[in-house]
Amino acid sequence: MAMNLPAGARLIALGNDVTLLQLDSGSCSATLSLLGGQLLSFQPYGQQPWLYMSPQALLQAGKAIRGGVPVCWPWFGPHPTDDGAPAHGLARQQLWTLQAVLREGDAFHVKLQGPDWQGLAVVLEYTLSDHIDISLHTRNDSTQEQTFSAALHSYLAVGDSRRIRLHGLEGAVCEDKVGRRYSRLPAQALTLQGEFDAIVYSEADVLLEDPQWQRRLRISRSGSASVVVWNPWQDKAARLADLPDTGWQDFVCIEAANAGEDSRLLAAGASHSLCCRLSLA
Ligand SMILES: O=P(O)(O)OC[C@H]1O[C@H](O)[C@H](O)[C@@H](O)[C@@H]1O
Repeated sequence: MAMNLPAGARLIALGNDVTLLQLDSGSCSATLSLLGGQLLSFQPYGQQPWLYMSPQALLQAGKAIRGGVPVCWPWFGPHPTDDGAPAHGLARQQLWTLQAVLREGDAFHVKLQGPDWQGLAVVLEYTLSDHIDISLHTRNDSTQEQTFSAALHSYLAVGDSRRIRLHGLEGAVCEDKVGRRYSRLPAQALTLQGEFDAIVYSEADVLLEDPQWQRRLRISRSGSASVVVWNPWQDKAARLADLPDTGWQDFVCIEAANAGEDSRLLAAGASHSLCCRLSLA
């Protein structure tokens, strides 16, 4: 791949079709994988990492990478009609094409083109500086309207998932996938006390308060009226081969989404952008 890379950026071929883009601006470091087009790590110098990566993650074409920010597209969760199709769509298991890497001061801008699906085209844009911006652009190049769903499935690293508090989603309606019902989140900040898996219908910013690491991360979104909150807890984590048994204590997933009832219908020729910003609060 002949591409001029700016200072602080380099490509590392791991074999098995896996190529990583490593970025280091002097004030933060980040790694992106062309497999899945996904961010694997992000760390401003002197801070704890912002993203969790499972030490047992598989980096192998055709598999999803457990950690960072997997990109679920063009469907979130199981395929609506095809049981044999992979969970969370095709994008996270396939190779993306690197289109541009630019540097502006301490900020890197990266653009990747993903696999087409039934006439839907997908592009990802990242800005990595003292914060993370991710934009997932979907365009319907077909001649018919199409429905799709998506999520930017951030595994946010925390000191201890049993002690975190999530603010901003108080009282929101959610589709609770553990209890298999619709309900409302509590009127107070959300704490996790067991397996948690819900599509929460809200456009509000989420503030992740981590008392252990004394850090507050803000997750803000546009083009997204749903956010998925997930932690597998002990029993489910033990069933996930690519996650250590205690790995669930080290992250919470807060996913900017177009999921469930927030799936989107795109007219022929129309586009949609799902955007997420992670920043210190
Ligand atoms: O194991 P994966 O296919 O990566 O999915 C991991 C998790 O992703 C989302 O957060 C879903 O809401 C969960 O139901 C699912 O278990």
